[in-house]
Amino acid sequence: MQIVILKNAAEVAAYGADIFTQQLARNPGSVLGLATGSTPVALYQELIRRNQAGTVSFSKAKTFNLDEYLGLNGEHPQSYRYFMNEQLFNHIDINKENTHVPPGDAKNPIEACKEYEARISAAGGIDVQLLGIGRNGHIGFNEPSSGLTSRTRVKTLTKATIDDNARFFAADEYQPHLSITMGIGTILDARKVVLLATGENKADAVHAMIEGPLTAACPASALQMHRHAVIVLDEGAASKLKDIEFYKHIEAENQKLQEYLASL
Ligand SMILES: N[C@@H]1[C@@H](O)[C@H](O)[C@@H](COP(=O)(O)O)O[C@@H]1O
Repeated sequence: MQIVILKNAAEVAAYGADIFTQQLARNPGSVLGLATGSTPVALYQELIRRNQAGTVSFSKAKTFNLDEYLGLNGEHPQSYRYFMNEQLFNHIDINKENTHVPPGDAKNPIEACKEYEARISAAGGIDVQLLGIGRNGHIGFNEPSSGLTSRTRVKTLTKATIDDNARFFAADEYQPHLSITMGIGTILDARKVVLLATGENKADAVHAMIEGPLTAACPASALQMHRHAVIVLDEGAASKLKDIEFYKHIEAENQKLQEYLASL
């Protein structure tokens, strides 16, 4: 795992935006894995700004989102399809037909999960997958106890996740308890994974993900098995890491190595 510790959420967003900008510069037809939640919003705003300034283009890109609430269609304001349109797709030069979010209104959700996997494969797999982390260590909607090699499937949400996400729903509004989510195995298949976490309320989950054992009790710990996982944290999210000075030292050495390689 590459662990990058930055001062604040704005720096985390800019760092994440740089990764996507560089990926699209290298390959304009990249397949991007995207995420919802409040954490990636600042990154999306930065990508919109860069797209409108002409420094990055999504015109040939394809996207696959991690997850969706089961029971909400894309017009529902709390659906993740709606979120992605509002927060990113409506403001950039992407062809909406190239954007994919699991269908929350699928008649047969089990078949829809298989189709989603098939679409990812047909696109050639995901080049860069963006992730947030839940306070209980979930990635996508892979809640604790999720199989570490799981594929896209229907998952039941924990009470903790339902409570955490209740802030997005009105008091009398129906809040789904089920989701369709890429599996942990699906996520691990991405060629690169970038997880962003900001704020002290993520510090326990971040500690478990990086310094705890590989365990289904903390689904994000599966990233310990990934060949190219970049964990981008602000000081708050990093505050419970035991070896924080070592991680900062490694990153400084890594920077020097990159500068040397660029000078060759
Ligand atoms: N399914 C999403 C996750 O993909 C996201 O990482 C998590 C954290 O969200 P936030 O960034 O708002 O803390 O929330 C939801 O449960």
